Amino acid sequence: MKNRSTARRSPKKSPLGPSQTFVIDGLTHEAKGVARSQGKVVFVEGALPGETVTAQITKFGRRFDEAKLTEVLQESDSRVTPACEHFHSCGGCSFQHLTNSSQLSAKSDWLKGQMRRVFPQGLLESLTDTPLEYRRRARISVDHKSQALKLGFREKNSNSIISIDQCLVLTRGLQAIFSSLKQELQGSELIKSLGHIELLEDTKGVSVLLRLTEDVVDPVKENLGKWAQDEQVHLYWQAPKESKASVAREHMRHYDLDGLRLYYHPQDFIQVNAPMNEKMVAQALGWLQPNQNDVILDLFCGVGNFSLPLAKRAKSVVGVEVQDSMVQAAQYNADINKLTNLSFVAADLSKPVSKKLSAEKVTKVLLDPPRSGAYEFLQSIIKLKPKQILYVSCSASTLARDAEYLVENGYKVLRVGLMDMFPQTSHVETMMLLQKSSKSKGK
Ligand SMILES: C[S@@+](CC[C@H](N)C(=O)[O-])C[C@H]1O[C@@H](n2cnc3c(N)ncnc32)[C@H](O)[C@@H]1O
Ligand code: SF4
Repeated sequence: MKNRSTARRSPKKSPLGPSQTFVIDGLTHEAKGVARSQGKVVFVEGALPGETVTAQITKFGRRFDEAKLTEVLQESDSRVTPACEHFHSCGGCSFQHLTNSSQLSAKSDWLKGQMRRVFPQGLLESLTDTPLEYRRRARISVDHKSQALKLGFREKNSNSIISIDQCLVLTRGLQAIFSSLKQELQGSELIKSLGHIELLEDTKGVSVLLRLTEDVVDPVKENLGKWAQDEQVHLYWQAPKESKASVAREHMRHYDLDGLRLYYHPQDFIQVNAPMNEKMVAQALGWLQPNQNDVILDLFCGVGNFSLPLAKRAKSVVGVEVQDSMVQAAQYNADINKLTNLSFVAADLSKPVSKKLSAEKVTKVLLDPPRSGAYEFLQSIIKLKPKQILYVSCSASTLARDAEYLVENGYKVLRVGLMDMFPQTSHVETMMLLQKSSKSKGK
C-alpha cells in the first residue's frame, strides 16, 4: 500500500515587490486571504474574504505567490480587533482578527472541502466551547541570545522567539503563573541553563516543568522552589540528559473525566482543551453507543482518555499505544478506577502488529492517531471487520485520505463533526463515524 502524499510545494523567497491592490475572494485554512492577479493565485496573510487590500509580494512561486498585507482599503464585516496584543507577531494564533462565528464557518467550509469525496451531501455537525482561556498546557521558549529575559512563543513565519506578557488562550490559572514566573526569573541565574518551560493545569492544580540544558546548583533550584511553594505550584525538573523528567508515582498528574480519574506523566500527551475534551468524549460515546455486547479497540489510546469511558459501557475494551510508559499509566488508570474489562497493548501502529489484539471478535474501533493519520494500519482494521469505526483526527487532510480508503473497502461515512478544540488557531479537530455497509459483507 503506498502512502498518498498531502504535501504542497512552497514558493521561492523573493525580495519585496511594489505594493499592489488585491480583491480577496477566499480564505485558506491557515487564515490567508486568497486573491487572483493576472491568472495567478496570491495568498495575502491577514486579509479576509470580501476585503480590498494593498499588499506586497514576498514570495514568487510557479503556481502561487505570497504577499504581506500593507493596508485594508475596504474592511469585511467579519473583521474584529484581535483580543491579544501579540497577535500580529506571535505564531500561536492565526484567526483572532475574525469573529468567532466567522472562524467557525471558515473552518467548517474548509472541512467540507476536505470531506467532499467521502461525505459529499453530508451535514457537518459542530462542537464548540469558550473561545479564549482554554489551553491547559503550554510550552514556553526561552531566548538566550537577547540581553533582557525573553520568554514566549515563536514569531509568525519565523524561528525567532518573541517575548509574551500575557497569552489569552491559556487558562486563567496558567496566565497568572506565567506572569509570576516571568517576574521571578528576571535576573535569575537559572535562565542560562533553561531549554524551555512547560506549564500545565489539571484537576490536581498547576505545575511547571523546567527543561535544563546544563546542571544547576541546589541553591538556585531552592530559590525557585520557594516561589513554587508560595504559588502552590508543583515543580518538575528535567535533567540535561533525560528524555523525560523522572517523576515519582505520587507526583503524577491527573485529570477527571466522566466520573473517572486519569493519571499521567506531566510530559505525556493529553488533550489541551479540558471542556472540549469532555464534550468530545461525550460525543464519541453518543455516536458509538457502546453496549454490553461490544468488544472495542481503542487505537492510539494514550493514557485511556477514550478507553476508560468506553469500558464503563462496553463488554470489553483493548487500548493500543506505542509508548510503554503511557500503556503502564493507562493500565494503572483502569486498575485505580476498578475497570476489569479493559486491557492495554504496547504496539507501533505504523507497522503490522504481530500479536492478536483481542481474544474476541471486535465489534467497534475508535482511533485517534497523530497528524500523520493511520493509513498503514487501515488494512488491519478492515480485516477485523468491525461494524463501526469512529475516527478522531487532528488533521482533516490525512483523515480524508484514510476515510477514502475505508470507503473503498466497504465502509460508509454516517456522520462528520467539527470540534473547535483550538479556537483562534487554524487547527481543526474532526470526528467521523463510519459503518460497514451491508453490501460489503463478503469483503
Ligand atoms: C492524538 S493522541 C491521542 C491520545 C488519546 N486518544 C487521547 O485522547 O488522549 C495520539 C496518541 O497516539 C500515540 N501514537 C503516536 N504514534 C503511534 C504509533 N505509531 N503507534 C501507536 N500509538 C502511537 C501517541 O503516543 C499519542 O498518545
Ligand atoms: S498564542 Fe497567546 S500570545 Fe500568541 S497570539 Fe495567541 S493568545 Fe496571543
